[in-house]
Amino acid sequence: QSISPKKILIVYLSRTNNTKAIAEIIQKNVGGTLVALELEKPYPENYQATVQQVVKENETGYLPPLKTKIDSMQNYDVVFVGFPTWGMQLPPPMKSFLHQYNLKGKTVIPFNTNAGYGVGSSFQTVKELCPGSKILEGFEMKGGVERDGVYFVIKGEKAKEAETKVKQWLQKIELMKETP
Ligand SMILES: Cc1cc2nc3c(=O)[nH]c(=O)nc-3n(C[C@H](O)[C@H](O)[C@H](O)COP(=O)(O)O)c2cc1C
Repeated sequence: QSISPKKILIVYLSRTNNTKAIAEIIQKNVGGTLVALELEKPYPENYQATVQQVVKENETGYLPPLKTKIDSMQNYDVVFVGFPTWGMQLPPPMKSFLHQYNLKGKTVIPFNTNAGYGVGSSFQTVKELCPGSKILEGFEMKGGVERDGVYFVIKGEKAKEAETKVKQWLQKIELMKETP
């Protein structure tokens, strides 16, 4: 594929850096601009407090305001969106992002890490929030299990495994910079 890296945006939400590690592997292989989603008001440090806050936000449909601003969204043709699974759903900050920016006409590609329970409804919600976009097959793998005190795991052998899996996926969706 010959998509200019200038036209690729990689936006990710990450609390304990697992999804960030996947975002970095993607950038290494396809290029593009890497952007971390940050909130005006960050979630609590405490895991249980965060879980509770997210449950409430999901119930009420609250969209937390983003500190991150994307300049010139019109310049991007491909937008990777990365996030952990939270409460088996798309995390509220990514809902905010997809509500705030119109990705109509662009290719949108989700990627995810989770505690082993999968993506839940998150990929489906990305589809629903990007009605005018072309959505490609997403990527998911097991990351941390914050509930059990397991934080960043995409290092050592697991980082190699992640790199192999991400590359296979990028080839499958035909986004690798060059096919080997
Ligand atoms: C508030 C919250 C809710 C979570 N809910 C789920 C869940 O429903 N299912 C799951 O598999 N993992 C869940 N997790 C675990 C994360 O998805 C997992 O640790 C992921 O790798 C974290 O990514 P990060 O390091 O990029 O933040 C949750 C984590 C947090 C902080």
